[in-house]
Amino acid sequence: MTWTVKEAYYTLQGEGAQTGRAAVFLRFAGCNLWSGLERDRDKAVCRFCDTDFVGTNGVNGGKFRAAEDLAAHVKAIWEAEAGDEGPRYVVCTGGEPLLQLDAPLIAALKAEGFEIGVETNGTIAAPDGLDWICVSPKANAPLVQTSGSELKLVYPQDEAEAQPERFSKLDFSHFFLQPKDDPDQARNIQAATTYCMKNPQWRLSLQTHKLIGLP
Ligand SMILES: C[S@@+](CC[C@H](N)C(=O)[O-])C[C@H]1O[C@@H](n2cnc3c(N)ncnc32)[C@H](O)[C@@H]1O
Ligand SMILES: Nc1nc2[nH]cc(C(=O)O)c2c(=O)[nH]1
Ligand code: SF4
Ligand SMILES: [Mg+2]
Repeated sequence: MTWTVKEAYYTLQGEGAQTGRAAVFLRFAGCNLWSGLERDRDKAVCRFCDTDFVGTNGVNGGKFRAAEDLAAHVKAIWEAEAGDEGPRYVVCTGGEPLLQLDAPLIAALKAEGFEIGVETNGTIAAPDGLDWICVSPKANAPLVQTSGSELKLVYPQDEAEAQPERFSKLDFSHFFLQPKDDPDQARNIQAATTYCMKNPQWRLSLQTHKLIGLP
């Protein structure tokens, strides 16, 4: 297995129940719901993506042929900013991280002392050994991973199958609506706010890193 990493950097988790927690974001290249090329966006399954996950040209990006090498890379990024302080936390994202995050890499990250979080679209079953699973379902994509720590739904999505009611009985500890960042963002925030106030099981997840200029 070769792991293809778009970028990796130290920041604060901006979304969901772990908002504000320091973490290394490990962004894998590639996704199963969009090529990542703008010319393909209109015909992709997932069309609202806010992320460039193509290639290896981001900060600390590259190809890694050994799990231990990638784990050492993540550890070096942590230690450059936080030294020996912990708890060490890595958030695996992308792109779709579950295309690449496997048992050897999980073991190697754990051996470096990391808690491991993942941000996934839920179309691929999560491997064992993860400490935090955030599932963000997408309309027109199969939902395979139906349990986890938090379900974070980008809102609104027009399709009937992507309404919050479809997910509210699933086996998650936290339920979030995250306003879609697009040209209608102000309206999307209002709609998500209204929904959460009418349906208190759901909480609002703002993308706080974008508010304060963090990556
Ligand atoms: C870029 S995705 C990568 C992880 C995975 N592919 C997924 O979709 O969950 C990270 C998070 O950003 C969310 N997201 C993507 N585009 C967004 C947008 N335009 N507005 C709000 N959230 C967005 C996703 O739903 C997901 O929760
Ligand atoms: N700070 C920060 N928090 C995030 N939470 C989820 C993100 C993602 O793109 O997966 C993200 C991100 O890109 N940056
Ligand atoms: S599934 Fe995630 S990474 Fe893939 S296109 Fe959608 S938001 Fe972006
Ligand atoms: Mg992001």
